[in-house]
Amino acid sequence: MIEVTNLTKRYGSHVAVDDLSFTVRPGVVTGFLGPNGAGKSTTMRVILGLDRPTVGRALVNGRPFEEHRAPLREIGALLDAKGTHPARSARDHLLALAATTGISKRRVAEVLDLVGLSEVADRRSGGFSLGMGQRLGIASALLGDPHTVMLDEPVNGLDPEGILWIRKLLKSLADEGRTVLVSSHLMSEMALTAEHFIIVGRGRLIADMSGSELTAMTKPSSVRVRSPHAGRLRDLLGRDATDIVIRGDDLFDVVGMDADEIGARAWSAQLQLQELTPARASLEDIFIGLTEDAVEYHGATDSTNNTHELESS
Ligand SMILES: Nc1ncnc2c1ncn2[C@@H]1O[C@H](COP(=O)(O)OP(=O)(O)OP(=O)(O)O)[C@@H](O)[C@H]1O
Repeated sequence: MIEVTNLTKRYGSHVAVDDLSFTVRPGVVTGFLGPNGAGKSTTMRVILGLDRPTVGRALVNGRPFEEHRAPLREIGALLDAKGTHPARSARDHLLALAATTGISKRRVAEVLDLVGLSEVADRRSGGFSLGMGQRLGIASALLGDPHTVMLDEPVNGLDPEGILWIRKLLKSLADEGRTVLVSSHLMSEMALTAEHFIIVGRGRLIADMSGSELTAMTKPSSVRVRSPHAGRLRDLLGRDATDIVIRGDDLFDVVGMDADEIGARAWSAQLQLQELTPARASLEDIFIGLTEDAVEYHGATDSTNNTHELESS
């Protein structure tokens, strides 16, 4: 379990984390979400005792990180995948880490196997691809068989196979009853990976809820209608629908009437339909809506295209 209470972190006059409180519970993958610069890494560094809070505190399994006698057995973390010595092999890197914390050589072989690096374990890690580096970072995090696992942007730069692998690994760790906190600014990826979400923007808490609670927050869904008789259909439906939004000559969205009802009315009026599609806000749309005002730097893309990433500068 991770408990963050009234955490504030200032760098000079800049407030990176602003009175943030949340609890990460075992058994589910918790996504830590927010645009670039929202304060996720800073919060994670405080949790790991790498940064001191200005105000507030962070506890790992009931205690500050530095008060644990064997911290690697409490929490395993991946903050910077490039944190290994490039001349060292993956195996030597893990053996050195294991030696300083009383972890067996057998466990090193186990985690190499778990992350799929056994075959390249004796190569210099400096020659590793980004994905292999991420796997090694995750192996280091899991070395102490910790009850709590915290990964900062683990899917950054990974190919689809690597992303799928991390997604499955996180789910299996949570299914074993571990506490799993994973940060990302890739909203679409988190929607697929996590069940619970802590969303931050400009250092502040925006939401702390499950995926279903987030979905329940959405506005009434609309139904997209395409018809060669769009004008007549709009007149017909407009009397009872909450709203009708024209999208094109033959295309419009209906709010406040479900697809069955629209279909039935079009049928009785003998008006042909070419499309009838209920639209529901995706988790990704909800994330983007919630964090819109907290994005420090907007890129040239907008949230209506398929760029599933909040842009920074
Ligand atoms: N050591 C530091 N000194 C000064 N400012 C910092 C420092 N570390 C972080 N910041 C600032 O604090 C804010 C939060 O940064 P942080 O890296 O925690 O955000 P993040 O949510 O992890 O972003 P990203 O997704 O880009 O990693 C940013 O505005 C950042 O510029």
